[in-house]
Amino acid sequence: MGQYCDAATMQATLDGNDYVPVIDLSASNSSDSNGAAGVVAEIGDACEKWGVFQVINHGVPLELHERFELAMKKFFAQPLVEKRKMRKDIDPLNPYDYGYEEFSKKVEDWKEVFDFPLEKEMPVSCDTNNTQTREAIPQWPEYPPEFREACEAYGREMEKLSFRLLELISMSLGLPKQRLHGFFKDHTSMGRLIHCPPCPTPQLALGTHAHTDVGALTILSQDDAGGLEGQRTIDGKWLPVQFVPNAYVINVGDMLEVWSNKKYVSLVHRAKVNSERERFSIPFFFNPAQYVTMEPIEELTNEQTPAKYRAFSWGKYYNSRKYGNFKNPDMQVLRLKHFRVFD
Ligand SMILES: O=C(O)CCC(=O)C(=O)O
Ligand SMILES: [Fe+2]
Repeated sequence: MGQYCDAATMQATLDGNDYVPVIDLSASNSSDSNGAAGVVAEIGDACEKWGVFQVINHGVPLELHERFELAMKKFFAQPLVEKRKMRKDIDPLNPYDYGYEEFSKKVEDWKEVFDFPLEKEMPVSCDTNNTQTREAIPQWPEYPPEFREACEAYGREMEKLSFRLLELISMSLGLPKQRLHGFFKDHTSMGRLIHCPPCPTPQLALGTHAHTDVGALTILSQDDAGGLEGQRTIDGKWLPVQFVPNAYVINVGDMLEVWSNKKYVSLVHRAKVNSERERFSIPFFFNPAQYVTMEPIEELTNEQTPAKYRAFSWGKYYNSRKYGNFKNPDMQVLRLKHFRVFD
């Protein structure tokens, strides 16, 4: 994940209160229950006030991460003609290949992406009302030869870390450790490799336009080119997510907002580009099973705090966000506000 560079040094001039919280996960493993309780409290605080935090000592082996990053860079360094062989729009139902991804924001981002699956099932249709699934048949590039294995190994580490974070987050909401696990039995998670080439007019473009992530949480690895920014929950202030070596950035996603009955709010975030250098970013989206019905967790609602969302289908929500893009302008893109209960 590289060393500090100018972008990070610039970020270091931020007011200390504007640093995205960095949480050391090693204490959550310890037999010392005070250590674990401390981590749970830090995570709860960060989810509530920020919607984003970074984790260090997360248990993902550094060599595995570095091997994966190298394979990604080799893939993106190929001529466009090679990468285009993997294009998404050859098969609109195959969500796991090379393309440029705007993910329902209906604008183009300054980037190229490669999506890789962890999910075993995928939608059978672009029709939002059809939430049936079929077995996912991912496409993998031939070059570099280690690419597939590196992505799969990384995906498995991300899955492990996601479940660990899910437990800590459940506890931070006062729920049993495994209360949210059932929603992820056949989870539809995926990884995304992002490459933003240097941009001649960075003031006119974004690597990723402002959006929230649809799933439960996102684990993102950014490089030292920086550029990632989040809108802090507590005051709506846009802040850079400072680069921390060997850390992962964790975003609260839409589904956590619903389950927590809006105690935690999905993070609005974006990424800037710059004219001097390329940037790489690797989000991993931890998504529930396609058939899950989304609604606030019963134990977190009562007469004083009634449910803030009506029940809806995750599969339908996901399909609309995945396929309601700028090539499908007539397709309705579902947002959380469509399910909000206003009093
Ligand atoms: O470009 C980035 O670093 C942000 C990526 C992102 O937020 C996403 O793909 O959902
Ligand atoms: Fe995102």
